[in-house]
Formats: sequence, structure tokens, C-alpha cells
Amino acid sequence: MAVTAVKSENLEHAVTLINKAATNGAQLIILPECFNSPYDTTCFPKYAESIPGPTSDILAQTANDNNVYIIGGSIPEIDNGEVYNTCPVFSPSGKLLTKHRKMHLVDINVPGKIRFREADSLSPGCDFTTFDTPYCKVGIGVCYDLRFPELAHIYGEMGCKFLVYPGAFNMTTGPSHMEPLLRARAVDNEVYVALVSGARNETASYVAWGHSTVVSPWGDVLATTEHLETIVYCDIDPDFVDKVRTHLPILSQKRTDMYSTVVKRK
Ligand SMILES: NC(=O)CCC(=O)C(=O)O
Repeated sequence: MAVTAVKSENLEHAVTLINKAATNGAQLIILPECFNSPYDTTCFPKYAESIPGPTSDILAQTANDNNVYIIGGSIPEIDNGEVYNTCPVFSPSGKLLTKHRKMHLVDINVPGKIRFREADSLSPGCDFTTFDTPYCKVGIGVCYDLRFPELAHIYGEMGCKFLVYPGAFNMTTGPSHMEPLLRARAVDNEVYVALVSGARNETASYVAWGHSTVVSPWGDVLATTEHLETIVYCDIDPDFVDKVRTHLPILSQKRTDMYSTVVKRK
């Protein structure tokens, strides 16, 4: 999705795209990171709103109108004076099922290329976020969360078969890192993984890599795109997760007598 600086335009456009995807048969629809605001630390406090709030009300109504799950990308959320990068999730009846506040905030400095520090205006979330569908359990991260294998591993342990990351990789890291990270999380945990990015806008302060992609539990790229706006469609088969786990039972072969990934705070 191409995102502009005008929140109302972004919301209207998101609804149009969701309606189109639903008409074409999508049952679970994912928006990109920061779909109602530019991805810019100076914009986050200005665009921030509560959840529930105006943007989430529109997504709830759109989920209900189309009878689809919506993973609402992310929006700057304000709560108690703190601003979060938050992904709200809606059921087909328009209920706000859960929300994920980005747990790992971007703090990168590649000299001469990119310096970006979300903590300049955001606070990190401190919750694991999953929800159940009739198809499978789904785990949510937001973009930079993808870099941390522990989160994906914990979601796998919690029973998720599909991990979803609304995202916005950049022109420096995206070309080299995004697809390998998606494939690694998928193969490590034998789950489907999707990252949904905003379209590239060369005039934005942060230029997104784009390339929204879905990877299978076997590590294959099932669906992807370039950097312009489009809807990427993909069939997810939760039974295939079980098949891969039967053929390669690595999850039960971990040497948990020697190491483990421990949840310290829920
Ligand atoms: N929006 C983000 O979290 C950016 C992540 C990113 O570009 C990376 O390299 O990681």
C-alpha cells in the first residue's frame, strides 16, 4: 500500500484495498507497518491515536462489512502519554481481538546510509501477541521484531503456524536481509511467515524496500512482489505445517536438556 502524509486519504485507501482483496476471496487481510502515517519518528506523536480509536473503528467496520480477519498493519498508538508502534487485529465480526506493540524498536546506524532510532519517539511493547482463527493460531510481530529469532521461536512453542510481520524494511538492509530473515524464521520454526510492507516512496524521509513476501514452512517464497503498490495473495495450508514437522521433527529434537528459550515476562 502506498502511504501518504494525509491520514484520511490513507484510511480511505486502505478500505478500498481491503474491499478489493475480500472481493477476490481473501479471508485474512494484512496491511503494512505504519499505514495511516509516514514512517518517520517526528510523525509518530502527531499521528498517534488510541486503540480503540478512529482508525481502529474504521478497520473494525471494514472487517465486519467483508466478513474477514484484518491484521491492521501498524499505527502510532498513544496510551498514557507513551507512543507505541501497534498492530491491531480484528475478527470477521469486527471485534478488536488483540493488538501487538512492537517489542524490538529499530535502532540502526549504517554510516553514510541510514540512521533510524524509533526510541526517539516510541516506547517498546512488552507483550507476546497471538490470536486463534478457525485455520490456525497466528503470531504477530512488527518489522524489526523479525530480526529476533527468540520471538518467532516462542510463537512456535505457543502453537502458531503462521507468523505475520507488518513491516517497512529500508533500502540499505532490505535487499540483503529481508528475504533471508523471513526464510530463516520459517525454516527454524516450520511455520508460514509473511511480511507486508508499504510501497516505496522515493520522496519520503524513510524509503521502504517494499517486496511484501510470504514464505512456506519449507522455506520457499510462495508469493512476493516488487516495490510498487499491489495486493499479494497467497494460500496458507496449516496441514502443510504438520507435514513438514513430521518429515523433519526438529522441534522435538531440540536439546532442551542443554539449552532453552525462556519467557521471562508475559
Ligand atoms: N520498520 C522497521 O522495523 C525497519 C527494520 C529494518 O529495516 C531492518 O533492517 O531491520
